[in-house]
Amino acid sequence: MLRVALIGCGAIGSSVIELLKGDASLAVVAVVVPDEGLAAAQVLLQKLAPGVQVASAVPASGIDLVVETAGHAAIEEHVLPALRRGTPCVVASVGALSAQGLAEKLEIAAITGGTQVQLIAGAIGAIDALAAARIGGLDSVRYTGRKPPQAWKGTPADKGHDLDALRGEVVIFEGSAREAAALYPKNANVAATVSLAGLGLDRTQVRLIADPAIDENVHTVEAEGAFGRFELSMRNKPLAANPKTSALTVYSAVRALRNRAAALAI
Ligand SMILES: NC(=O)C1=CN([C@@H]2O[C@H](COP(=O)(O)OP(=O)(O)OC[C@H]3O[C@@H](n4cnc5c(N)ncnc54)[C@H](O)[C@@H]3O)[C@@H](O)[C@H]2O)C=CC1
Ligand SMILES: O=C([O-])CC(=O)C(=O)O
Repeated sequence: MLRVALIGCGAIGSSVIELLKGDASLAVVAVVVPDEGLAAAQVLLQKLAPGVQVASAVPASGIDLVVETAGHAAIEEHVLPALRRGTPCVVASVGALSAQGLAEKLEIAAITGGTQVQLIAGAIGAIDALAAARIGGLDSVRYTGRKPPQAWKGTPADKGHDLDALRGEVVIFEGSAREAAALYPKNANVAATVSLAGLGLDRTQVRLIADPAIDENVHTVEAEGAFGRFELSMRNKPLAANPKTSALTVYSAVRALRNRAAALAI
């Protein structure tokens, strides 16, 4: 039985706990939230998973696997120390790697601890195909993220647009994956994931769109290279608890955790 520490207990984290209930090979034994969130997390977990330890840091012992579902800041704060101690980590906030030097820090921490950090595909598919295609050489990779206006609330898109009054689609960002992930840390993790699997953070072209005509999070990837070309379009259902986040991200995290425990992984 793998003992899991979950960082973050919001829309993704609480759904992960629900899905892992009763799992014979994995158990969430600790949940890590910021100091100011401890009381609320304790109340939530009393209902959701009584007996789970709530803490403001990953326990230094008794943890076999860490999964981050918290946000960019949690990588420096919790993932790096866990890796240095030798605990393998699964990361959802892939956009954090848009910060200069953070990918290298993660690698060094994992090497120091003799372990591995896994970046999950999250809300996007075909990361396997893209990462394989990169080996033959990629010419261009374009990612478009299209979400309903409410998903862009609390982001820089608020400044230039009245999101409640949009009548048609608006391109709120066009640029590199690195800029997208830094400017939209809760909405452009997929942009970072696509770029890290493909052409890199600076050469991957990204467009982010607020579209009042949709109620799904629509992700499109167009890639071309020596392998040929593909176009992927995903229409993801958002989580009720957070319209920015697709439900698939939860399933992707659970898949990654189950694969860690499974004798046959897919
Ligand atoms: N790879 C992907 O496809 C996707 C990745 N994400 C990432 O997952 C993150 C979480 O998403 P949701 O659960 O929807 O957000 P949420 O806002 O519902 O929950 C975040 C949780 O993390 C906790 N938290 C925040 N900062 C923390 C820190 N420094 N240390 C420990 N806990 C912390 C909060 O208290 C809260 O419990 C997003 O911020 C985003 O970075 C989200 C969607 C897709
Ligand atoms: O969940 C999604 O649809 C994608 C998302 O928020 C992100 O890329 O950060």
